[in-house]
Amino acid sequence: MTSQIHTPLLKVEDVCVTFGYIEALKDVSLTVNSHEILAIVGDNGAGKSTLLKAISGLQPPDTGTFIWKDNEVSISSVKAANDIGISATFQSADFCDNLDIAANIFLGNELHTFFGNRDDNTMHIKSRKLLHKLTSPLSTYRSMHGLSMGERQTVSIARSLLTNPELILMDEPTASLSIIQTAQVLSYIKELRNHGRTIVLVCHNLPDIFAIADRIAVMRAGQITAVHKISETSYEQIVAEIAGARTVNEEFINVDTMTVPRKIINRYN
Ligand SMILES: Nc1ncnc2c1ncn2[C@@H]1O[C@H](COP(=O)(O)OP(=O)(O)OP(=O)(O)O)[C@@H](O)[C@H]1O
Repeated sequence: MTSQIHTPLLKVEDVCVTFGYIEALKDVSLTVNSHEILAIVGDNGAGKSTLLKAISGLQPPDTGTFIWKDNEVSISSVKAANDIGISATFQSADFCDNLDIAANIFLGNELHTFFGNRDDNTMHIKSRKLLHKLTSPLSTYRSMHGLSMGERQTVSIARSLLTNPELILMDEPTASLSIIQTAQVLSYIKELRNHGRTIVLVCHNLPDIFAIADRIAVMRAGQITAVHKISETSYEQIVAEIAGARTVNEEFINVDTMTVPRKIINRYN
């Protein structure tokens, strides 16, 4: 990490997204700093995915402003986001299982030769370079069919690098992965940050977040309710804030190794 970590890369200001009568995002403001891993946490339905979609151009906000490197920008589509330098990977990444990894990395962005044929050779070379950036040993000739969840996630991350983004948004990058696969994907994410990228990730797994993130933003009912440096907070504080406890000391109970506010336990009893 460098001193650049404190330079704002993207400022999200007063962003609102509604779906009919549902206010998914209510005046959300958040600063993303260069070269950081910023984790967004919150209970189901808190608005995390909608926030990522708004920044990625998938769900342009009803109102609000985006400031990219001190300039106001419009993120009205995925292409507009890509052109600025923002790319995203979502949990439900679409792949064609009958094609190989290189074809899937370039899906929708296929390269062509001077004569108009699909340029498989260059696509393989470039795909290999992208996977190499992640230190992944995957062969670009392997079919997507049969890849493990972790390998698919790796391809998804590689695909997000295609536009050479400065900011990469990741929705649940370690969901459904084994312990080993999770460790691998977390190490890829750190690798990206160490090479100057900025990562915003939505994740439910606090140990994963505490292992790699620099800061953590807590969402609740469509709003950002707290932002902390990881070094200045704790699991207990974050769990309490996700649950909406007023203080960290508000009635806790230990469930195995996890500390959970009693009112959450009561909800399920
Ligand atoms: N396309 C949509 N149409 C209608 N409502 C939506 C849509 N997308 C999201 N919502 C609603 O907006 C709110 C925020 O949803 P969002 O998916 O952003 O939450 P989340 O924090 O990512 O939740 P989870 O952790 O369960 O994925 C929820 O009430 C959700 O039902």
